Amino acid sequence: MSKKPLLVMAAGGTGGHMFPAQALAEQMLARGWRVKLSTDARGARYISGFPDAVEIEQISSATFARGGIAAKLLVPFRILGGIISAKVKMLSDKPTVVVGFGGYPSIPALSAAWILRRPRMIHEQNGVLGRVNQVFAKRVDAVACGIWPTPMPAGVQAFDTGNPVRAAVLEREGAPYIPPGDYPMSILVIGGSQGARILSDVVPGAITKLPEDILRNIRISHQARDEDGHRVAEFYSDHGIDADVRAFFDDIPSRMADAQLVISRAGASSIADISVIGRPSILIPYAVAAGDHQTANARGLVDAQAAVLIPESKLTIESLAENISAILTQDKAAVAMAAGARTVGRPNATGALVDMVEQLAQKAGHNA
Ligand SMILES: CC(=O)N[C@H]1[C@@H](OP(=O)(O)OP(=O)(O)OC[C@H]2O[C@@H](n3ccc(=O)[nH]c3=O)[C@H](O)[C@@H]2O)O[C@H](CO)[C@@H](O)[C@@H]1O
Repeated sequence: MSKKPLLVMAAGGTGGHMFPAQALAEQMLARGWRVKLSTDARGARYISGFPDAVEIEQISSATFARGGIAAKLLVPFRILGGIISAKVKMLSDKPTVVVGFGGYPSIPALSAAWILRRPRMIHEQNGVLGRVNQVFAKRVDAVACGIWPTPMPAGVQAFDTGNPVRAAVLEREGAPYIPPGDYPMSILVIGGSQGARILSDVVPGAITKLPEDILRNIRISHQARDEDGHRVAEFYSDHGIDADVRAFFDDIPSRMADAQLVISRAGASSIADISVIGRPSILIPYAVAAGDHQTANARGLVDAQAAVLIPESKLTIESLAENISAILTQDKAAVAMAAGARTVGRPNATGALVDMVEQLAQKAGHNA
């Protein structure tokens, strides 16, 4: 009996790196692969949705983005320690393929794979190559992109796979859209995997400015950061608005399918989910995201006239209320937006990524 091929995935930091890894794991297991995930403490918060068969390996976090000077000075040593321990593990595991999803937690596994010449690739979720992926783009066998085209360093050929979405999102692919009308309507408000303060500051006020006939029919699902949740819930309740406020919804796919409108940051997986399920959206890209990548991520939906983009600098209670009201009072236009979103959706992204992994394995002489 031949040994199962082994995929090692390296992802962590934010949900944005973890959800595409989860989607890939789901399908690689179904293809008979063993799957290991190397992640940090922040990534570990998102492993509950991963299939049980995925073997989890927690590595110590290392990032220059947070912490004091002392912590930052330690980062190179932590990374070096991580690379050495990844190399030791890789010498015995001999992974068939290693895939990095970007961010600092992908450095140890990708570096070890590079040193040991194991087949390796990266997946970039955003329309701008992240810092870690920039370093590895020339040191891997293949580069997959979630947004197309994403500018690459000279000499790097990339492949357009799209951004993988989880199985629970695929189950709602093309779920019928109920246009806005004189009946209960839902608005879903999401700020990426960690919530966004600006949405808690502006959305509730904008909702109260909606015309009375919309207001009496509206139900809000609002993801707010832990520290903002109480005031947001209290505001909605003081204004008699039916709202469910939580730090994280585990059932986003069904809430999104039920929504007449999604108000969201433009993180890669949020955009991918909105596109595959197909819902009208108002997008507020995170202004300080590296290389303004959230604006690049939003481009596809905006070009398909499926989304309205409001830059943070233009976001006011009034501008948001106007845009919400315009979408919820024009049912035909809302239906066209939902259909436009679907044209951008990439339900086969995970399959394309799986094919890349298996081609890499075959090229390296492993008959997966
Ligand atoms: C602030 C920041 O730097 N964000 C980055 C982070 O995204 P971030 O981690 O914020 O998240 P994404 O938007 O990529 O993905 C969020 C995922 O969480 C889901 N969700 C959200 C809220 C909730 O309550 N429940 C739930 O399940 C969404 O449906 C989506 O699938 O990594 C992404 C991929 O590199 C980048 O594009 C983002 O710019």
